Amino acid sequence: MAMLELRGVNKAFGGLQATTNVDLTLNEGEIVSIIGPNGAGKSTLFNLITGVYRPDSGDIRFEGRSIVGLKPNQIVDLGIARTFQNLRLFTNLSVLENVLISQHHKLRSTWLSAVLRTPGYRRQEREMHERALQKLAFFGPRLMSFRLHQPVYVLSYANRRRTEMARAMATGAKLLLLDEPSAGMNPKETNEITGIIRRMRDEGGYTILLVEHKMNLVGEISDRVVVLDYGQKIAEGSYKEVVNDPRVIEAYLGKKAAEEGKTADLTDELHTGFDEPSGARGAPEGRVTR
Ligand SMILES: Nc1ncnc2c1ncn2[C@@H]1O[C@H](COP(=O)(O)OP(=O)(O)OP(=O)(O)O)[C@@H](O)[C@H]1O
Repeated sequence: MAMLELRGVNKAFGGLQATTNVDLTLNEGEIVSIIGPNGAGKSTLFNLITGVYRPDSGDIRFEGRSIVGLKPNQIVDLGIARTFQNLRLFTNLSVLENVLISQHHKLRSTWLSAVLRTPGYRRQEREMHERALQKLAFFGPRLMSFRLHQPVYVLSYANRRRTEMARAMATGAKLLLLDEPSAGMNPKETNEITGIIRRMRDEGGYTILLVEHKMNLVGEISDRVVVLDYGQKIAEGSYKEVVNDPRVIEAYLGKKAAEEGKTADLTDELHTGFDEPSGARGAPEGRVTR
């Protein structure tokens, strides 16, 4: 049975069809990347899976059960956690506190047991603390050193991203949705985060769906790559298959490039295509529903 399954998922905003009939399957232990030019619907898909948006039609199943209509916190409870393109951390709290807070939904206590600090309450606190450190340890001294107790507002952008990933892991999730995990990272840091994502799967046992613009990261770790364009899935396969797919080349580089048979490895050019400002291409015919 697939861990996550999307069938015919549609979502429109006013007259704009943000996702059209999207099918997606994710098996346990896979790392799958979603790529596509700006405005292709990648973040919308994450928002649909995590219950921020409800699909207009279609079904989303997690471990065999439909999660359509569940609230985001209920979806976290089932085992799906995410990071955000624009980070959502409590900047006045420390790295450790941010990761501890993400486990609060699991705390089984009453107001009285918290005030009295009963043995049961303290045991749960200890377990949460251990789990937080275990997840933060994936990032090594970047977060585990003196940084553990630093408020998030003093951290670099890259360290904030790492903290968000540790926070998602600590929720107790089995499936992690990572939205541009390497954004704001230099090539050395990107290389490092690529290795960490692989370890999250291999050692942490997580299944991972990621949206990413850096093609070297996508090529390096993806078992499968799904390409969206104007809300539709236009290709799916290995990294090599999709970057050589004429529909993908056309989506990024235009019809001319596709006709010229530019089917070599497009890593650099694809990356350039991603740097277009959001919405730069305008809406194609057929996407606007009214
Ligand atoms: N809440 C919203 N209200 C109206 N339109 C939206 C909303 N969210 C997304 N859209 C539109 O839906 C389309 C898909 O947006 P989405 O953010 O999912 O794309 P994306 O692939 O994540 O883009 P990027 O790579 O720039 O982050 C865009 O045209 C966007 O403007």
